[in-house]
Amino acid sequence: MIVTVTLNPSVDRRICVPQLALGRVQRAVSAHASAGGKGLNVARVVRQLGEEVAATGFLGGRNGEWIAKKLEQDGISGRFASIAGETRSCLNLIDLSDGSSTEVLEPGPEVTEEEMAALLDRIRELAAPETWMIVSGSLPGKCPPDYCGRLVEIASSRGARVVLDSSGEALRSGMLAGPYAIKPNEEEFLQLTGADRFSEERLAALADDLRRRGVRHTIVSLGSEGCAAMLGARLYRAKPPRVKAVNPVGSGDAFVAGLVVAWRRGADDSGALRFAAAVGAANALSEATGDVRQADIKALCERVAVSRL
Ligand SMILES: Nc1ncnc2c1ncn2[C@@H]1O[C@H](COP(=O)(O)OP(=O)(O)O)[C@@H](O)[C@H]1O
Ligand SMILES: O=P(O)(O)OC[C@H]1O[C@](O)(COP(=O)(O)O)[C@@H](O)[C@@H]1O
Repeated sequence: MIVTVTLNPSVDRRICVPQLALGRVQRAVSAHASAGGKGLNVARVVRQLGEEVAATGFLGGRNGEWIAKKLEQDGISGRFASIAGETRSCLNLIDLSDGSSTEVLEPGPEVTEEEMAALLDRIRELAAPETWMIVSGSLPGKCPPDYCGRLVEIASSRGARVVLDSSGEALRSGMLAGPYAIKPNEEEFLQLTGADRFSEERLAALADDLRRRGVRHTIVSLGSEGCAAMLGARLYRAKPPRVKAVNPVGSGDAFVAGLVVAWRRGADDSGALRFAAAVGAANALSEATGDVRQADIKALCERVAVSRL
């Protein structure tokens, strides 16, 4: 089973304006809402790729109810811990003049000790040797960063293969608990290593260190450049064809969904990276966040260049 963990879900609002002008009143051309926060984007793409998926995390208030309904419509099984606080919403402003996207991410609600304990119980129920557990996104409100580490540790100790896609202290704490794989993007990788630019040498050094702590694979996504990955001790690059992005938000989530689905189906290293890079690029081609079309994936897959370095 594939399970996604979204500690800080969000009602993602996507608003298109003809040309973004800060400090001015402007009228939107279109507005949409989707069930977001990284893990829920992953869950939706996993479902679109034809696999069963369960979603867990914290959910509360009106936004939480709205998200639960959306997930049900999309055939995603909700296994959330309820919270008293209100689930956040996040804004993605798309400037139609140049296609750029500006995101404003709310911090998210406070969660209590009892609510945190209830979610760890859910993780215990869901984590098993046949489980692929994807832990994505930020921590809500004042949730302590080491919570992510505790969660990864519980899931891993029950035999689940945990794939971690987070940032800042949550990534650091989760990473030290020895997940199966991590997938930072370039910015997160630079924060993690203190480097001022990406290099394969830095990636190899980080991955070697992490392998000693039990992290088998380290994959860095690099936007339109694709990704660099240390799968075990082997270094790869995968580069999708350049596409004209319509909305790149959620491409990292789509990439993770593709990677886990490919791994679960038994793909080899280059097959898994090829598929993940194509699914990430397919998301950038769709206006919706965390949304891919089979035809795009098929066409892109054939054009992803994978090399072993
Ligand atoms: N403009 C683009 N053209 C082609 N592929 C893209 C583009 N943007 C993203 N992708 C694909 O999506 C993956 C994840 O994108 P990235 O921007 O690195 O993630 P994140 O959303 O986490 O920042 C990339 O590895 C790549 O395969
Ligand atoms: O949990 P975080 O890190 O605050 O991120 C939340 C936001 O990230 C997104 O999932 C997009 O993430 P990516 O573009 O990195 O895949 C939005 O949909 C969401 O609102």
